[in-house]
Amino acid sequence: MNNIVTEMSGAASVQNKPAVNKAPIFTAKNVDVYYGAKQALDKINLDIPRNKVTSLIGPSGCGKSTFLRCLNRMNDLVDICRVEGDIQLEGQDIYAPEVDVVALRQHVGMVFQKPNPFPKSIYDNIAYGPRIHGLTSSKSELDDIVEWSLQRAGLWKEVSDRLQEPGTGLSGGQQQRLCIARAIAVRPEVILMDEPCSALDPIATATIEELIDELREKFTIVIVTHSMQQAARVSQRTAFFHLGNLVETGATKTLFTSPEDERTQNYITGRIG
Ligand SMILES: Nc1ncnc2c1ncn2[C@@H]1O[C@H](COP(=O)(O)OP(=O)(O)OP(=O)(O)O)[C@@H](O)[C@H]1O
Repeated sequence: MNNIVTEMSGAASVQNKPAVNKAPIFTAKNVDVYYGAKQALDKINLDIPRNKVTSLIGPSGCGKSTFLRCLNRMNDLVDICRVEGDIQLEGQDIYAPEVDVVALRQHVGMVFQKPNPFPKSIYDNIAYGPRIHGLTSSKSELDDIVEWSLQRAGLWKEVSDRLQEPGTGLSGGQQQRLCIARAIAVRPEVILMDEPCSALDPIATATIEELIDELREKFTIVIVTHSMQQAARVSQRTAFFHLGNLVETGATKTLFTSPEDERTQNYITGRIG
């Protein structure tokens, strides 16, 4: 990986990725998170495998989003939030004081629950990140990134003839794909998705789920979802959280068919949550 301590070119990092690298992209060890005096996560140990989709599931308030937000230091934006323990991205401590958080968030992008396009044109929504990170040196390179990102997000055909129109004029599902295109435009290695389909109808949800499956060829995805069906459809690994604890993690199929812990069993059969 390019160094998150210094300036880097994300474009190279994806293209130069070795064909097979079995080491986890993220390792989290003994992660505790507090909001003021209240502890939200307790000694979380979780590896995130690369080029796979990992789902974080569990009842409301169990800490899924809190853990997700630890992975690109979004919790830094919450004054009362304190993160302890060790989280490494490609072997680098992302909480080390010398880490450039802007560079970290280029490597670890995020897609939110509600589509949140900038009040700008479709083109500028995508071009914004590459411009501020200095990833291109010419207009034609920027045009290529915009097209590549929209292609990968499965939106190009629908918007190629109206790139100068506002992103906010698209449908909800299209807006979410625009946000995914915006996230991948800066060539992150990891994309964090916090309930990306919860504001979408079933057809738009199915489109995003197909997209997630395609994206894992190039990116690692961590998704928080309330839907066990969605976790089963899109992810290869699943982690089950309960009351701030990571109860169980494993291959999605195994976790849903033969969970080891009674709390997981109760959750997947609808007895808790
Ligand atoms: N900004 C905040 N300030 C104070 N407490 C917070 C904050 N964000 C989350 N919490 C608390 O931390 C705990 C975990 O919340 P979190 O949002 O991570 O859970 P979650 O599993 O993602 O829930 P949900 O599925 O409802 O989104 C909850 O008790 C919540 O109230």
